[in-house]
Amino acid sequence: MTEPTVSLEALRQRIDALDNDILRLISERAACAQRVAEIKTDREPGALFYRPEREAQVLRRIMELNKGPLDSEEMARLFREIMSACLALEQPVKVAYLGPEGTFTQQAAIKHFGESAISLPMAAIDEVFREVEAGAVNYGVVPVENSTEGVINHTLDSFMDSGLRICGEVVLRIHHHLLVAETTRRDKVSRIYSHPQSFAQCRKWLDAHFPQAERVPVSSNAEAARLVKTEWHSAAIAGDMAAQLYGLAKLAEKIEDRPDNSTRFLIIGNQDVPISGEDKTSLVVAMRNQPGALHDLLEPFHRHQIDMTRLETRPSRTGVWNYVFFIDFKGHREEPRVAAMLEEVQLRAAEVKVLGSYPVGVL
Ligand SMILES: C=C(O[C@@H]1C=C(C(=O)O)C=C[C@H]1O)C(=O)O
Repeated sequence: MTEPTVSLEALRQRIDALDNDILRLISERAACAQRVAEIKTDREPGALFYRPEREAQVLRRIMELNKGPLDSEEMARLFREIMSACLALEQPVKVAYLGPEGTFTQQAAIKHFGESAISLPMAAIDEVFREVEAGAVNYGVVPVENSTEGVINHTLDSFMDSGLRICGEVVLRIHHHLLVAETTRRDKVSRIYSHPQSFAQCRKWLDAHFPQAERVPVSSNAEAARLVKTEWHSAAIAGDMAAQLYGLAKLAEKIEDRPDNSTRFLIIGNQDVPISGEDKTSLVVAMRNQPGALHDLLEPFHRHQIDMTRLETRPSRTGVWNYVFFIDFKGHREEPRVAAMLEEVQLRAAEVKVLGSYPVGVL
């Protein structure tokens, strides 16, 4: 009986000693980050300290080096928070996101920038763009596509009128839950609130389990959660953040029809991000309405062996050009192969706007 007690004691002493080391090392790291910030300010007063490409490299390196027992994503999340805290020491990043509080977009903002960033909810996607354009915040976070429901047109359209650049991307696994106020019974639920996208992502589950309940679309799933807080016959479809924020109970967990349901968010800002080593580029291209236009546009991608990850068509809003294409591909605009391809596309298209080259989402 005494053996395990002794070794437990010894292990706790070892953990205390390790914590001392971790504490000292994190403090040393923070002091280094402070020095980096001083050098940046000396070089350029008012410089932005946040470097998306450097942060992506730090996280990728940690994931490569990690040997367990913690899995690499978990380890990267810990380092994400250390970097976030180091950066906040000098200049907390201010981020506007599509609100209200408790939305998946807020969750994406925290996943990307860490808990030490200051995040501010906006009522609409164009407001997020406007806040960044006005310089009231450093970055914005907006959803751009969902694996089940497809593209979020409003975000694409906002880019057409904006001079902002894409500085990063973050992909979030979306888990929806059926949430109710503490006292609500399952058999009393006659109405379900959610955002139309979330209804679409849970359609089959709802048809099977709540075919009779009225489905009421609202502006966000956080708003849905807020509404059911005081309604004993209603439920909301929303995520963990909204459940926590409003203290709701889960009647059913992970009710999304597809287990791999995920949403991609873009980080928008004013920065041209240098090469990180694993990057993506986004473009808007306007083509004249003539036979073979799409083929002409795609041919240089094929010839330079550039991996296109997304192609969306939107009606042009200016009326001058008939088609507008949104294209994502792997590579950075400063890589020679990509630069050569872009030059050719520029010759063939009526207009090309590079929305940004940015690190592929790490977490
Ligand atoms: C320390 C730096 O500045 C910031 C903080 C970082 C960090 O804590 O590792 C990384 C990139 C920047 O966002 C840097 O540029 O190296």
